[in-house]
Amino acid sequence: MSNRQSELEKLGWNERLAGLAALQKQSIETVARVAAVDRDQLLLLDDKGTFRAKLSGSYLHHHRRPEELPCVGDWVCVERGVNDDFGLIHTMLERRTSLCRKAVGGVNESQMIAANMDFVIIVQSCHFDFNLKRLERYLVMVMEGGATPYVLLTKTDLVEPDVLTAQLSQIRAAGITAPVLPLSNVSREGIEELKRNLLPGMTYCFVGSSGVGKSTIINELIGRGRLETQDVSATGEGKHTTVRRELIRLANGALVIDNPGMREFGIVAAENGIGGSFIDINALASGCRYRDCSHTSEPGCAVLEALSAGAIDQEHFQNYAKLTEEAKFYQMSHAEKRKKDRDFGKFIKSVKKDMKRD
Ligand SMILES: Nc1nc2c(ncn2[C@@H]2O[C@H](COP(=O)(O)OP(=O)(O)OP(=O)(O)O)[C@@H](O)[C@H]2O)c(=O)[nH]1
Ligand SMILES: [Zn+2]
Repeated sequence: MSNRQSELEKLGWNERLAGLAALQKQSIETVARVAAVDRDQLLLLDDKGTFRAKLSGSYLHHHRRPEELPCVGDWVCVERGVNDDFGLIHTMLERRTSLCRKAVGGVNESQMIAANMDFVIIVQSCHFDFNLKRLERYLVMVMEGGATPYVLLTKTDLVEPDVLTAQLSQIRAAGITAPVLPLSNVSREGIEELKRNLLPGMTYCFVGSSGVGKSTIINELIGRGRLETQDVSATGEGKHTTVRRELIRLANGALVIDNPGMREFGIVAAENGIGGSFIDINALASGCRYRDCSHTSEPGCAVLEALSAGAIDQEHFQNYAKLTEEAKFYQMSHAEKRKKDRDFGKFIKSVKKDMKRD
């Protein structure tokens, strides 16, 4: 095994990616992982460290949808000039997993947040922030993107033990089977267990509301004072802007994606992801008379029967119904969404005309 290969494996490189690169006729010499993105500038990471790159004109020409652009965690094939400071990205290797959100301000477009993570660590504080519905939404989003969810309930030092116990039983009662770890940065409950659970070569992405303690946890994992989060600063006459690295390798070899832009995190749900956190409802659904039962009014619907018998929780079911609706919307093609917008535009125009006539 070449030295470069073993070094890349420490960044998450594997046989699947090697196969994809080979299919594109790209040598291992060209591959690198995206450590951060800052507008049109990408910070890449390979066995020799970080370097800057841009997308080639041809790549931009052929990939116009936002989700086709590389994000932190992606693997790309890049051409590096001899003394040229920017690498040129020609190819992005297909993602195994991803995490996306609604674009800020955009209605239909989704935006990639991170790619190729093995686990997404959903962080909620058990003090004020705890919200079962939001947790379910995060779980749906994570599973839709193909990664494995892991839940942290932080700030356990601020609540009485019975509050935490009640939250944990609410989580289980909702059919959520993901691991849940109570943690406190103050009492240090759960910190060592979290560290033990982070495996070398695996990529972890942290998500959660602002203020729940993500940065504190990540700083703890990095170990304060280490240089790993150091910015790659400007060189020469300030030709480059500073790009803060978001993909960090911990001392134990685990890779962590720390996302600064999580504040406007929207939830993009899709049907595939629903299975995981609504196992109970899905299991019942297999007993419905019709295979495509929508569990709204059909005869022989096992889900509605369970609901009226009180075997499933009303609120849990409503959550399921809402997410299924959202999933349908996000699965509509772009054209369908455009048509919907156009029809709405026409409708507005006709209403205006009618108003003038009166
Ligand atoms: N009591 C208590 N406070 C905590 C704990 N963890 C973090 N905090 C405090 O909560 C505040 C927010 O913590 P951060 O780590 O900045 O939270 P964050 O999730 O990174 O927030 P953003 O950076 O805004 O996304 C800080 O004042 C921390 O000191 C904890 O376990 N217990
Ligand atoms: Zn049904």
